[in-house]
Amino acid sequence: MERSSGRQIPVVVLAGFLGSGKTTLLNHLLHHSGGSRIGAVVNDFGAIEIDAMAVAGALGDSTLSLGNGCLCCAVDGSELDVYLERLARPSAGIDVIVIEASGLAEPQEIVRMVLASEHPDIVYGGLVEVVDAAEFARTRAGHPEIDRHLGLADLVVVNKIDRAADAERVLDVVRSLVDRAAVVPATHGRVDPEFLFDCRPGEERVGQLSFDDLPRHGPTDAGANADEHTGHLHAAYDSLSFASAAPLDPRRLIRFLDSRPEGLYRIKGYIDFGPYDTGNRYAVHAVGRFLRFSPEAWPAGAERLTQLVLIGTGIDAATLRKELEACVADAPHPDAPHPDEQGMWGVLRYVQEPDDQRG
Ligand SMILES: Nc1nc2c(ncn2[C@@H]2O[C@H](COP(=O)(O)OP(=O)(O)OP(=O)(O)O)[C@@H](O)[C@H]2O)c(=O)[nH]1
Repeated sequence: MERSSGRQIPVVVLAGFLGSGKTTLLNHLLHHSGGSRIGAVVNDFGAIEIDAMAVAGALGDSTLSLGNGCLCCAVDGSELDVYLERLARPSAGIDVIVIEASGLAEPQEIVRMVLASEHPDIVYGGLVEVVDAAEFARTRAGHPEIDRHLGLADLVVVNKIDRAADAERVLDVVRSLVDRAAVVPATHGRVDPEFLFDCRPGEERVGQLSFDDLPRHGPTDAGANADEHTGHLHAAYDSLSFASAAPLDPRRLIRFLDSRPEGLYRIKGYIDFGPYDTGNRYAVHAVGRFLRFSPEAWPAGAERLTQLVLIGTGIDAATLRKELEACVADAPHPDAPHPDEQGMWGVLRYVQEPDDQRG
């Protein structure tokens, strides 16, 4: 058992449905931490760790990735404990830890794991739920569990206010669902970090969840059966990871994306369009029917790869994989002319002005 260094490091759990803006919010915090050093644990649902790649400083030692599957499905919290221990080492100099849960995680399971941590310097720092204001009604209709998640939160960030047709109504509904949480509207996850770092228990914060308050949901007891996860959000979802060393053809990819099946709710990753843009990779995000590409310079030394994670319900992974394979560009003929400019037009329709993205 670790000896206490006498410091208290709050661990904040950042949860919210697929694509609601958790990674965007985490990046905002990392850039606006006001001198606090934030350690991040990122839990990806898919086998390729797209979120970890998207988090600023992912290559540093203060961001750890717990990939491939919901953390809430771990039978006990020992894996998480190892990560928390690494971040809580005095030499890491970390003041606060944020765990970004996968978009399909059961937040109370992760809260429970943090509360169960035996590390003497770790204290539970609260549950932050991110809501996509533009998709809220649809998400709730499909996933009534969301109401329960909001009821457990200490802070709800109602994000994507810029895209919500009826933001006030969404805020009212969220307020009616929370128990004790503060409800904060936001765009691109821009919230005052103080909101999060203040969510600390152990300082008589009224209403903070305690271990006993948490409804039992799923197996965290040793020996429990994995089938008990059927009530979890992710039970109905499948994910597919796709990687290609050969560049994708932009026209083929747009055709694929424009005809993507209804159940394919979330796509995220990075695309290499090879000769169509040799300087940039294209981050892609689809959330519901929303689609966005963001060109960004290839990081120095990065392998030129396309890496995608697709998450959906009722999707046919084998067919989607074949369709993606068909998006790979044909090997160029040595005498082939330079790629035509128009090839990228379909992609550029979905590129947002950088001004709108600034966090
Ligand atoms: N218009 C708009 N887009 C946003 C906002 N916040 C995030 N986005 C975009 O929404 C998409 C998903 O954001 P992420 O931060 O990756 O969402 P996430 O919750 O981490 O996604 P998962 O890990 O897949 O659950 C990205 O394209 C973001 O740029 C916002 O306030 N407004």
